[in-house]
Amino acid sequence: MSRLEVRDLAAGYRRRAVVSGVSATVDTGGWLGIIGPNGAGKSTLLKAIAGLLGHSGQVLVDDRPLASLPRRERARTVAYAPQIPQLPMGLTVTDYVLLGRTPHLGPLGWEGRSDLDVVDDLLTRLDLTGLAGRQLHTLSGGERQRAVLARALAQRASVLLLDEPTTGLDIGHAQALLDLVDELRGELGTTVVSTLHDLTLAAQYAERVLLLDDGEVAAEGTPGEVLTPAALAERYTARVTVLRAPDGSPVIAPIR
Ligand SMILES: Nc1ncnc2c1ncn2[C@@H]1O[C@H](COP(=O)(O)OP(=O)(O)OP(=O)(O)O)[C@@H](O)[C@H]1O
Repeated sequence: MSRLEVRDLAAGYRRRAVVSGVSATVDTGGWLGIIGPNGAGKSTLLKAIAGLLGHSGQVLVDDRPLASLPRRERARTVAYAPQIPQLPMGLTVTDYVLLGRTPHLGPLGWEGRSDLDVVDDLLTRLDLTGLAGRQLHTLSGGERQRAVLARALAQRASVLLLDEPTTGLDIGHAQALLDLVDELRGELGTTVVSTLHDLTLAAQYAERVLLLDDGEVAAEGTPGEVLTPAALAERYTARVTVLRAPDGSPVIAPIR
């Protein structure tokens, strides 16, 4: 079980409020996509949920305040992949992804066969096997992004917070990543909250979307309910038409 509940959350920087009055619930195995224009507060909201930014209001996992959990348990409960990660120097891809297993290691800190299997599986599924021995700083932008996501997924936390996970990924790698996250929901009941700029991908993978505008919830619902041309014109100042994919999900197409 890993039901995430955010109650009346407000957060910001140096007394400047950026997000306020945000409430949302994501059931176990659910996927909430946070969308909104640049500067709306999406990353700020995700950092606050992750417990990395001071905030008021509550973040509960299965009715327990996340902030009250001991550090190790918190790391097994929530994993966060930032939009702009700080990468440690001098690590190979394998060693970096293995860091994600830290909350699961025994008292001596040795990784076991199961930890190595989790890492191997992620390297394969994110097309990183051929790069496993490479130093992080030698990777391309998209390769580095996949390594960062692999580390977060290796944590096998019950709640996964992903900030723009497809940034820098080509369409094939973006789909492979989102498919993998979707499979983890099915296999492990992982609860997912992700920001996504690509509204079509958001509509295809997230069951519900929360549209943030100027730090407040402008709309919340299924992608079909929220992603209307009128709402996108109002909130993004964008000219778009909404088509339908074969599965009926909205395809957001820009028009000149
Ligand atoms: N560390 C910081 N210190 C001060 N202000 C910040 C900081 N980080 C973000 N902000 C400001 O907070 C507001 C929200 O930023 P945030 O990164 O949460 O937006 P976002 O919706 O994720 O934007 P984008 O789509 O451009 O990634 C912006 O006005 C931004 O300039």
